[in-house]
Amino acid sequence: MHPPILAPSLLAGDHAQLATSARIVEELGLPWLHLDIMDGHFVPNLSFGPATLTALRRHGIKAYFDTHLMLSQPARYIEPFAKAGANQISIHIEPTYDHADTLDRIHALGCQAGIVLNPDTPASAVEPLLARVDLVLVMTVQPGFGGQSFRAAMLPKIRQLDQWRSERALTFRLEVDGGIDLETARQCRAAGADTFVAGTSFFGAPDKPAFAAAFAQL
Ligand SMILES: O=C(CO)[C@@H](O)[C@H](O)COP(=O)(O)O
Repeated sequence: MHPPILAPSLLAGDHAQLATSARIVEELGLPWLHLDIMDGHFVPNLSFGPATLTALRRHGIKAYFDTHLMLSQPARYIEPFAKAGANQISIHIEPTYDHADTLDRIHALGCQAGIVLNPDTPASAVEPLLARVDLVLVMTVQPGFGGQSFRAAMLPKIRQLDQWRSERALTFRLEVDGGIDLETARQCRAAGADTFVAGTSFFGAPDKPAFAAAFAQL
């Protein structure tokens, strides 16, 4: 089982001071930063673009950029995000495009590659791609907005993906995102998840070192 990783979501940070929010994460010694990229079409919201990643790098942010593309046409944007400093690029399974080729292109650009499932998408949709990815991201809310409630109905999907991972001796990380706090993270960890995106709960935590330390014990 992979050791747990807490990936704070910058979406819940201060959008006028994103580098300052990212620095809070780095100063806690947390290596990952989760970046939600929204196009107002695949999801009904807008967020960051490649220029945001470039600016964060220019401001000295060295975190592992865990970049979640919520885009109708992700294949068009992987190169700009790779050039802007993404370390991992995760693409959704739901839109119609060549998923396998796009995952291979993400690797060819020197990034790790992830595949993402919306709550209504079954685990079987990504099964043929599991050997190609470094990460599977199970959305535990409908993507688009922070601050929603965790959907416990996603736990069987996490268990299924974890089971396929061990049966096939695969090593992808299993990430969860949406409504994650210490309690819901514990439930996801028991189901097999190892990577935890936390927006509202992280940036709202009054004692962030204690919050991060609790996740490290999952
Ligand atoms: O992808 C998304 C939203 O679409 C998430 O990464 C949210 O940013 C998580 O926020 P919280 O549920 O933790 O507030």
